[in-house]
Amino acid sequence: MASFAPHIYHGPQVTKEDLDYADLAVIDLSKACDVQGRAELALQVSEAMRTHGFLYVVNHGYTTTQTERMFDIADVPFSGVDPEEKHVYAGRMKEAGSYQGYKPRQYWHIDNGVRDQLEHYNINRDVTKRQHPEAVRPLLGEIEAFARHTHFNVLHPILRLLALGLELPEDALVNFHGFSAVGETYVRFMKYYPRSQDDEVKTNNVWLKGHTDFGTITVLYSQPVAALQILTRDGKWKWIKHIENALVINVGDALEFLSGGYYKATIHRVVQPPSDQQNCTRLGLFYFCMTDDDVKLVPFAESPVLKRWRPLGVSGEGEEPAGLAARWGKAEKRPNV
Ligand SMILES: O=C(O)CCC(=O)C(=O)O
Ligand SMILES: [Fe+2]
Repeated sequence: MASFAPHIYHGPQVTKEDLDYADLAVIDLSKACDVQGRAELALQVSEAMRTHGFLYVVNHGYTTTQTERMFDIADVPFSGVDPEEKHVYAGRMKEAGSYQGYKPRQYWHIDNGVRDQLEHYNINRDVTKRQHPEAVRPLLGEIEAFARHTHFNVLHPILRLLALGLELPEDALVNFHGFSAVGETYVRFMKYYPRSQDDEVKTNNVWLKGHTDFGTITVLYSQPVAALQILTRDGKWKWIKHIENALVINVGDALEFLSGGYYKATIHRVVQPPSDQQNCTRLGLFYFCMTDDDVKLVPFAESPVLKRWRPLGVSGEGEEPAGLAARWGKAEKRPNV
């Protein structure tokens, strides 16, 4: 059996460059434990998700050491598995739309004949759904615990705050995101590799094109290499700043549908890091959240907030066919921005 010698993840140094950062709200999730705290946080979350569509979460219950351990684990599918074995566990995103297994490097076209230089390894939160490379197998228990933590201690609390922001019963969105239900919510490990100067020029330094995520929310564990940018409402690209042991959470298309456009899926992209980080690989740790497969992606017509917001009607009827969540998740959606 493959062994995995634990080491503490020493990510690259935080950039010293003075970048134009987005000014995002920081949500202290430890305050969500009582009704009063949740009411206050719901106002902040709602405001953040209507303006930037992105926010930070701190005090989510994982220690820095636990997060570092997960970054160590996140690197294993890339540095601990040889190319032949990666091929065996390749995902079939384009054919089946399934986000499980490897997305190999150079899978997507970026611009002017240049292809991407990033790998994913995607694992459904039910880690037994597929087989995994030998080096990953001893880590599945920890990966599942990580999925559970993010699901119950991050996703569900945030969904409660988003539901409160619509003046809905607290569990209105939680009920659409069962951990054991049939659905696509998954863990993603991601690794970006530095590119040639020629590729940088031909793509105008874009590593991953502007897009919105297709799920309800995406949870990104903050890491030190600056490269993620969001497109603000006034049309400017702003950088996301690294905050140690924080999470960056954003709205995806499915939540935009469910809220009738009240919460906005924000376009974001990944670009070449600043000069003091340009030789670094960039490791990502994510939890991509979708509704259960049987959820109909129609707006909550009963939300008093939506009624007031759009008095002429968020009808909630006949707008999206049943099961769209499942099929939507199978579309490869990377608009050209
Ligand atoms: O690597 C990042 O920071 C963001 C990646 C991303 O937007 C995605 O995988 O959808
Ligand atoms: Fe994204």
